[in-house]
Amino acid sequence: MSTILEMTDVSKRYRTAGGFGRGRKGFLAVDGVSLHVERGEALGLVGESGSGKSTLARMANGLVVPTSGTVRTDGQDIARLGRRGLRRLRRNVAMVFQDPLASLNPLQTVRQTLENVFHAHGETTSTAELVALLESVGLGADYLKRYPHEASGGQLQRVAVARALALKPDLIIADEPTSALDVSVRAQILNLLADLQRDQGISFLHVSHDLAVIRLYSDRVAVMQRGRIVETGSSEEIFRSPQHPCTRALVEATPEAELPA
Ligand SMILES: Nc1ncnc2c1ncn2[C@@H]1O[C@H](COP(=O)(O)OP(=O)(O)OP(=O)(O)O)[C@@H](O)[C@H]1O
Repeated sequence: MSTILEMTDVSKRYRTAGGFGRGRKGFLAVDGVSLHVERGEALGLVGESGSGKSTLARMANGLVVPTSGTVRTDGQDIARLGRRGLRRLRRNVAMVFQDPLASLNPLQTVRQTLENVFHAHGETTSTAELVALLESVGLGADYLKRYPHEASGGQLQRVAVARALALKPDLIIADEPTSALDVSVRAQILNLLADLQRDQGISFLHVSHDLAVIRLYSDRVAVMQRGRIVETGSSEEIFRSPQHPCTRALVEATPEAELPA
């Protein structure tokens, strides 16, 4: 296996003034974190609200610039990438966000949304390719002409996943991809992501505050608390013998029915 994402001693200090815990030096949202994701692996990042998960995930694809530390994708330091390198990064590392309605342009049809991804990278596409893309996320060709308000939350999240898949990324960063969805469709989206990992060999960094979701879906789990990773292990280990009090609290907060037998 080769390493697709490697973050070494990465920190992020937000320079905002005022507010609890925010002194003149700003607020340290991520504090010296190191993690790696191997090719074909799904790493789950779990932790309470405000622990720095989204900040860390956004540093992994250059949306947030670290205050210190190094982020490498496929062995390349993203701080040293030129314009072409950054383009390649955007192709290789795609994101799926929490709220599909907010992440899709309400004035564009699904066809336009998908075509834009290709055009942004100087590529053309065909209807057959777009239909195949939709089919890979379980949607029919008729969705091409729909606007976001003409689809359900689960269907829109499938469109967002199709958009992420368009350029055949090596890594998808999914930041709470199911928390805005009805419970009934959450499992469908998680199964879709698991299928993509298995069938297409895509790596995932999957962020969630919900350990039950992470467990269903990740090979390894990293637990964050107050900007630091306090425990890592296989999903199995984390559930069977959580070591850190924060991990134990997360396991205890997981409903019995969702724990492994
Ligand atoms: N742009 C920003 N400017 C200032 N502070 C920020 C910014 N973004 C996040 N923060 C703060 O950094 C901390 C970590 O936020 P982050 O969103 O990374 O955590 P999280 O674990 O993803 O939380 P949640 O699960 O609630 O989304 C929080 O205290 C948050 O208020």
